Amino acid sequence: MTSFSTPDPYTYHNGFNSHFESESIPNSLPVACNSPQKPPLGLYAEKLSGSAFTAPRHSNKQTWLYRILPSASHIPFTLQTSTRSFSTEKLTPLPNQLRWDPFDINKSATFLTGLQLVAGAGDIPTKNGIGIYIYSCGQSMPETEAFYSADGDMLIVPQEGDLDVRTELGRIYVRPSEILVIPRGIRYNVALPTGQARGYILESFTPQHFELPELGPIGSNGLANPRDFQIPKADYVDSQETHTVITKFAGAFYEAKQNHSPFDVVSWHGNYYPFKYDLGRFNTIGTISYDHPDPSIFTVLTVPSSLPGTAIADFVVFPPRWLVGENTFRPPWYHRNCMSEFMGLIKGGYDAKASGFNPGGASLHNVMAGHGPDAETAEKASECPLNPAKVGEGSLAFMFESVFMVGVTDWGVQKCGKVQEDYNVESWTGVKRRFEVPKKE
Ligand SMILES: O=C(O)Cc1cc(O)ccc1O
Ligand SMILES: [Fe+2]
Repeated sequence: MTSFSTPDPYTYHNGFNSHFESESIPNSLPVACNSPQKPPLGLYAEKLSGSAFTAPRHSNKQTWLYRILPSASHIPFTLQTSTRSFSTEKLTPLPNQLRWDPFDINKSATFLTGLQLVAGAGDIPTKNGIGIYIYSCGQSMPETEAFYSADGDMLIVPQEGDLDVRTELGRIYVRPSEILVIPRGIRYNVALPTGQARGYILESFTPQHFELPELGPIGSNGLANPRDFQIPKADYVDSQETHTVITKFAGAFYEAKQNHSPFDVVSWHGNYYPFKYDLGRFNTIGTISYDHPDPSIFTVLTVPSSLPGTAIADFVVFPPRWLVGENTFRPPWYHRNCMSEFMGLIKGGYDAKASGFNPGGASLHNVMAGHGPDAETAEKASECPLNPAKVGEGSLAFMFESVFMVGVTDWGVQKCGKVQEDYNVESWTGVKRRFEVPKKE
């Protein structure tokens, strides 16, 4: 478990994918029916579907909300005047390895106004693809503002600063080393209790959601365990002030006014909800004999595609761990992957890179881009004694790995001003030749 410097002020329900009942006022949930003629306390029943009505039971997701007014009670949405658009139409897929210095923190922005699309793939209206974002901000969102993405489920990875998140289903507090998943459609507001904040977001545009990976021969425990996922408890706001609901809809931003709080859900029951997870609880598994295993052993959550074993996106972490492999080149091998690999660093360093990959920065190794340890790391790892060694102490790197060829935005290549022009040259052109043809007798 991570030891955090700020305490979490909230309590949670525990258990990935479980059905929960949550009441902020006792007896505010109807018993044995979802939509009675008169729900308790004069509330309105509203169903929030996270899957098609007819999805198989194991993947069917929905939550019944009991709220002061239905979400439909608002003035129509209008396109926001800012020209910001996060559609995937203008992305440029690049074959070169890319690396970014830590992204600047936009202190005058909120979580929402400071959001930037770096890379992505696919097509939002047909629900196919991913978006990769950086958020950076120094201001809390106004209390009367709520955001939801109609485009997909967002996995938020804080790198700096805590986020105090009010969601329709209750409040969640997340700190660097924890992650937060907000499924499609759920409204939320982000306050910054510790000041400026920065982090990464992976959005999946698919109808599939983030799931725990199969454990196969690992057995019934290991990696991220279901009980460690924390779900907010119902907590409502009763206000008749004017509120603004902002949506990202097919990459464009729209807003609508309403005279009630979007957070007026008094109670709920179901299995479609936001959740958080402390990455320090990850049960890391590795070799105890030889060779470097595939990084799939570090998968926290996966969004499966319809092709078995092939992810729309995996969220993978590289926690502190013991390396004991005998006769083994211990860092990641040199490789080319049919999947794309976007990496970020929450803290510390990463064992495949001696320098240049820093907290708050990122790298992208696209489909079939050759990569692996930089020259210095490779040299050391080929020569060092193979005693048991702890790597990654105080560090936390992660990867969004995707079946998609990922394109980069103008902001990602140009405007952010953080691309390291000589990443490739500095990392790998110094890798030494070692080849020796055997001498003829
Ligand atoms: O490229 C990377 O650094 C990520 C990675 C790590 C690892 O241990 C094996 C394969 C892999 O792509
Ligand atoms: Fe890799």
